[in-house]
Amino acid sequence: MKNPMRVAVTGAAGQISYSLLFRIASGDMLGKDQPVILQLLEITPAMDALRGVVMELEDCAFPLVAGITTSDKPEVAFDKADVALLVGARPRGPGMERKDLLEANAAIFSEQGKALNAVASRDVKVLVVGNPANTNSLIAQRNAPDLNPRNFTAMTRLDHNRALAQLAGKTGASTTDIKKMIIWGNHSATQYPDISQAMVKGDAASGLVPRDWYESDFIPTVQQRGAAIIKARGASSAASAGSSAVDHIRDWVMGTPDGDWVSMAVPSDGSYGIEKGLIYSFPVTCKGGDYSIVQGLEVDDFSRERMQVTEQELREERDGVAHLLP
Ligand SMILES: NC(=O)C1=CN([C@@H]2O[C@H](COP(=O)(O)OP(=O)(O)OC[C@H]3O[C@@H](n4cnc5c(N)ncnc54)[C@H](O)[C@@H]3O)[C@@H](O)[C@H]2O)C=CC1
Ligand SMILES: O=C([O-])CC(=O)C(=O)O
Repeated sequence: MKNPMRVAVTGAAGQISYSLLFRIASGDMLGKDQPVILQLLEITPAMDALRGVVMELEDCAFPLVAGITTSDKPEVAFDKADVALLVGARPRGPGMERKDLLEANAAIFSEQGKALNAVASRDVKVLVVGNPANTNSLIAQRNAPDLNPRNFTAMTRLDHNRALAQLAGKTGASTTDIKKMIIWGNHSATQYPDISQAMVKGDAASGLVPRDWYESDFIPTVQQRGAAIIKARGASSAASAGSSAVDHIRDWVMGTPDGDWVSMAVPSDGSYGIEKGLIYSFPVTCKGGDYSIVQGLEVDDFSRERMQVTEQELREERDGVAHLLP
């Protein structure tokens, strides 16, 4: 039996966690042979609700759950954490952009970055889900100077999966037939879902769909999918977000398949001319618990322009929270 891994989850009594925790506990994220200790963080007024979630986790009798702790203190929840899923933050409502949440949510991530710095495993893998995810991840990273900055990431896997689903629907393929999808940039309406490298059953996707559909339907649909779900459901996407968080961590820890890649928002190393340090979504491959940005892709003028628009938005978000970036 493997030693248990410690998985910290914030916002553990919220919507996303209500799906995510059960997927982690069943082994979907770290493997069916990997025991987990769940270390759950909530704000004080939500501790009762969290107690209810823990009762349900217990009632599932998941064989892989080696322990569950709850706390309203980040230094307790992050203690020796191997994986930290930072989900807890206010969601947006109708008519809001995700960056409208920056003021409400940014302080959470500076506090949690400091706590991770103090008590988490030195190899902790951090995924920020709470919006605006990229900039919140930057805030946490900059407040954790003793941790490897590369270990701070943000979630664009939901956008990646949404793009796979749209292209699969249009081409009559299944999502597993599609390789090499890319989401560039911010998890926001400026993100650039790019099919220029994508293959459907071995054929270039760009040759299978009309250019007009790609530019006027596919790109805006993926960019606006979060808002469409809020409009339809009256609440932001939760189960699909939880599922994509499982995908993000699973692939980071266990690796991506040969011949394919995934999208992760990671600290830019200057690849593709994107300003170093911004938490920007790139195509990445994962191996041995580490990720690498895919190099050498050709970028045409159409793509370059869109990659720069979303980069500029991330710069503006960063500059707006300069007071939280030591
Ligand atoms: N990156 C992505 O693709 C996606 C991100 N999101 C974002 O995820 C976040 C959470 O969404 P939901 O679960 O639907 O919201 P929710 O409101 O149902 O749950 C959030 C939970 O976080 C808790 N919380 C607030 N401040 C906290 C703190 N300082 N420490 C610990 N817990 C705290 C709240 O008490 C609440 O239980 C939102 O910001 C949402 O916009 C949602 C979907 C996709
Ligand atoms: O749209 C929202 O506010 C929630 C979210 O991030 C998404 O569904 O992609």
